[in-house]
Amino acid sequence: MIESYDHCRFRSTINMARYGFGSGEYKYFSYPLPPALTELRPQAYDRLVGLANDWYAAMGKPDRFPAAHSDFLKRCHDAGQTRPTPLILKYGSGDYNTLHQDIYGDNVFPLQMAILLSDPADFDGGEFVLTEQRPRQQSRANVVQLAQGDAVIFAVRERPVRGTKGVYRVQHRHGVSRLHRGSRFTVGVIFHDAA
Ligand SMILES: O=C(O)CCC(=O)C(=O)O
Ligand SMILES: [Fe+2]
Repeated sequence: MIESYDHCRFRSTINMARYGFGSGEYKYFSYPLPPALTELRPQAYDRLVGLANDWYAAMGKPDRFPAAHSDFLKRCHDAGQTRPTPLILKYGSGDYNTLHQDIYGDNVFPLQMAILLSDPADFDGGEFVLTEQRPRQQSRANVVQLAQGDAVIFAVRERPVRGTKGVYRVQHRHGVSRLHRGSRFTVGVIFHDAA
């Protein structure tokens, strides 16, 4: 998969510094996705769609997600979100990814996945950071330690948490802390497509 960085077909390459997204580079795959992602994306969706619908019910949102990823993608495409969002990211020494949310239109699947392709021995720093902000509170940062090949599944924008006074929404953002040495590659799997 790391080798695909230089050999695959991509729809666009983003220099993160140019857009103020941090430092490093990422590329969005074009359709058809590489075989591993063509398989993984709907399979992971199958495992997550129940939780996504439970979250929406708990947050009092009326929308529900269809059982099959192909039906959700059709919904995205009909709404003009036709461009594929799976991506591969490359960080070198000094690079980082500022805290953000991967929202590309009105259709947003509330969970996403990032997979560490590199061996953690090959870099220092470069930690996956997930912040959560409860209503009227400051943000709390979580660092997720990943082994090579591990995936982290996290909230794109918000998730429901049950408190003593009912359910409230926790806001999330994610990013990557600065690399101090080496190189780090990840694959990001976002389930909605982009406008
Ligand atoms: O490189 C990472 O660990 C995070 C990449 C990212 O922002 C994403 O997959 O959406
Ligand atoms: Fe992201």
